[in-house]
Amino acid sequence: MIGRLNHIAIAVPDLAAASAKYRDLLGAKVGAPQALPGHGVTAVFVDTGNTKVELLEPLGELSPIAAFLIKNPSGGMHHICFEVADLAEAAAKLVEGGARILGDGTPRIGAHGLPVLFLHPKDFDGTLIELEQLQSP
Ligand SMILES: CC[C@H](C(=O)O)C(=O)SCCNC(=O)CCNC(=O)[C@H](O)C(C)(C)COP(=O)(O)OP(=O)(O)OC[C@H]1O[C@@H](n2cnc3c(N)ncnc32)[C@H](O)[C@@H]1OP(=O)(O)O
Ligand SMILES: [Co+2]
Repeated sequence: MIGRLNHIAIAVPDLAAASAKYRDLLGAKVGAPQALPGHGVTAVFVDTGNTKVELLEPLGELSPIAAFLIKNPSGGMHHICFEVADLAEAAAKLVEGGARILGDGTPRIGAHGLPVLFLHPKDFDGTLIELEQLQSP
C-alpha cells in the first residue's frame, strides 16, 4: 500500500534559522517558505534528491504542532509522509485494520496540492504518519 517516502518533517522553533542551517551548513537545496494557514504551519521543503525534509514552524494560534514544540522546545522529528496510489482505498483498509485517522477522516489538500491524511501516532509506535495521494498519472 505505502509507496515512496515523500518527506520527513521536523518541527522547528525558528524556520528561518533552520532553513539557513540546511542551506548554508548542510549545503542543501532549500525551497521558499510556504504559509499553510489551513494547516496552522509555515513549511520549507529541503530537496535531498531521494526524498524531502519538511521544516515546519507553527502559524497562528491553533497550530497542531504548537503542543509538540512546547514538549520539544528545540524542535524534533514530527512526522513521516508516505505516498499512496489511492488514498481513499488506503484509508478504508487502515480503518478496517483498526487504525485511527486524525480529524474528521476526510482528506485535506496538503503542501503539494495533493490530498493528505494523518494517522494517529499511538497506532504506529509513537510515529505520526501522513499519507499523500500520488499525483494522478
Ligand atoms: C498537510 C500540510 C503539510 C504537508 O506535509 O502537506 C503538513 O505535514 S502539516 C503538519 C501539521 N499538521 C499535523 O500534524 C496534523 C496532524 N496532527 C495532529 O492532529 C496533532 O498534531 C496530533 C493529534 C497528532 C497531536 O496533537 P497534540 O499534540 O495537540 O495532542 P496530544 O498532546 O494530546 O498528543 C496525543 C499523544 O500523541 C503524542 N504526539 C503528539 N504529536 C506527536 C508526533 N508528532 N509524533 C508522535 N507522537 C505525537 C503526544 O505526545 C501524546 O502522547 P502521550 O503519550 O499521550 O503524551
Ligand atoms: Co507533512
